[in-house]
Amino acid sequence: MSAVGIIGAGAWGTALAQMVASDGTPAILWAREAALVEEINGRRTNTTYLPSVTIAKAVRATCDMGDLAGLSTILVVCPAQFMGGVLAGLADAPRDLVLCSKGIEAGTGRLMADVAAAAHPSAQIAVLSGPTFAREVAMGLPTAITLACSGGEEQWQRLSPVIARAAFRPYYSPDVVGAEIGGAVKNVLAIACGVVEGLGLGENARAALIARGYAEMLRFGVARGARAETLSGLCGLGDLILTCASTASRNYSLGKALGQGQSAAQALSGKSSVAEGAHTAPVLADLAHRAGIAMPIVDAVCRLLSGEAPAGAVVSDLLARPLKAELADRSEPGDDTPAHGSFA
Ligand SMILES: NC(=O)C1=CN([C@@H]2O[C@H](COP(=O)(O)OP(=O)(O)OC[C@H]3O[C@@H](n4cnc5c(N)ncnc54)[C@H](O)[C@@H]3O)[C@@H](O)[C@H]2O)C=CC1
Ligand SMILES: O=C(CO)COP(=O)(O)O
Repeated sequence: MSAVGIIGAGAWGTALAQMVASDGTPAILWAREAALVEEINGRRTNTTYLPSVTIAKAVRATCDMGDLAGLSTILVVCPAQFMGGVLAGLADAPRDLVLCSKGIEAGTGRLMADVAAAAHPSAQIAVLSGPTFAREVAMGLPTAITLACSGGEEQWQRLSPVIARAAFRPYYSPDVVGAEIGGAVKNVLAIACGVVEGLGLGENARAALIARGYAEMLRFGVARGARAETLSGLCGLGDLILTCASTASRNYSLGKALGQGQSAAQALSGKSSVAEGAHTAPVLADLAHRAGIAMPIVDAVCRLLSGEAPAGAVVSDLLARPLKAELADRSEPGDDTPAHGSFA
């Protein structure tokens, strides 16, 4: 069995290594923290990022990216803002780089596939994204996920056996942009849904936010070339449903703390884990404004994160917006994008 490389030993990288190793395939897990490498190889635990999981023997951790040289497939699982820097440390490009991070690069507005292609133009890019809490995957619970392949069906034929396991089921998509936008936008919307819980606004309000947030995801995604069907699948709506309803989501938990009156700095202080939505929200809002795409929920999350207004005021402003048609947002002030599909 050919070994698979995984870059990033946070919760998701560790869970993916565990998934890869679940049929005995060797998984080489690169971590930036030397102490974590020792812990994984010695005690078979990752108490910082994925506590209470016993890591399979077929997972070998390393601090040396040189150990990934010659591998055909590498999964990249560092936080989105570090993707460019981390990939610069990878000397040899593999045939397939599978991107598992969810976010948009601040400062440049690049999606992860663009970041990775710039770092390793010879690698073929795929995006693995969907409703996948790391702990459940590490426990071997049934999970389905989108595997979007820039190399189309040929890449899918090559990669799907490397990634599929009995309880881990990838579904093919040719739509890399759609898979990326679904994962990046849902993190921001999960913060908004957490705010609803933090403020005690009720289940109706949360359902409304999910549906209207999904309309924002569609508007932005379709304007950027994503297919609406991709966004209605695992990597869009599927992930939105998962992370907009559970404090197991770091983004949802951040939103809940904001709704309860904490500042973003307070809610994030001392945390070793990443809440990607906090980094994606400002760059996403900026991209949307420049393109004339209305994303009022994303804007509201930005105002909250920056401390511009307290949660109660942000929600009042959302509720005070002019009444409008549900099925087409062409009447949105500043939205001159064409309507795509009945919900857009
Ligand atoms: N945890 C989950 O359930 C899932 C996470 N993801 C995505 O996977 C990506 C990684 O998230 P997690 O594994 O959950 O991370 P985590 O929150 O468990 O751990 C933080 C990670 O950031 C790394 N890090 C911190 N500072 C760094 C630096 N300066 N340079 C490079 N790396 C640095 C740490 O080494 C660690 O790997 C994110 O984009 C997240 O959205 C996707 C699906 C599920
Ligand atoms: O992306 C995830 C599950 O699909 C994990 O969500 P959080 O990063 O909000 O914990």
